[in-house]
Amino acid sequence: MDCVFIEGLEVEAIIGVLDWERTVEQRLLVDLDLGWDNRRPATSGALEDALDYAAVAGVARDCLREGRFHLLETAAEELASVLNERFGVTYRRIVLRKPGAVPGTKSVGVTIVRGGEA
Ligand SMILES: Nc1nc2c(c(=O)[nH]1)N=C([C@H](O)[C@@H](O)CO)CN2
Repeated sequence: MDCVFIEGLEVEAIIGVLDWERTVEQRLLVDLDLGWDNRRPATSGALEDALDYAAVAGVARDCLREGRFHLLETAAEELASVLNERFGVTYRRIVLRKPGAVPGTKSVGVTIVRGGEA
């Protein structure tokens, strides 16, 4: 299966379950692997046939900022739904990292995989 990917998208968002986390934006790092048949855009050379990673990055950022989610799990599920609705992507591997959330770690977070092959 072909994919279009985004690695290390930085998003500042309200995210977390603790009281202080509802008042201060924190940094999320987002990795996306999105199933897409890249043969058509390869042949046509047309961006319209491609999964535009710039457009995906914008939608992902808006989703995570506007959601003001409590759990990373909720954020990841909502992002998976939005990416399916907006771009018709079926296979979605989403990694959300919250750097520095737990002392002594580089980052913590969740991974979800939804859908089958493109
Ligand atoms: N599996 C999860 N565990 C925790 C989350 C989360 O979103 N998913 N969130 C928190 C707090 O918000 C954390 O960032 C600070 O302690 C704790 N555990």
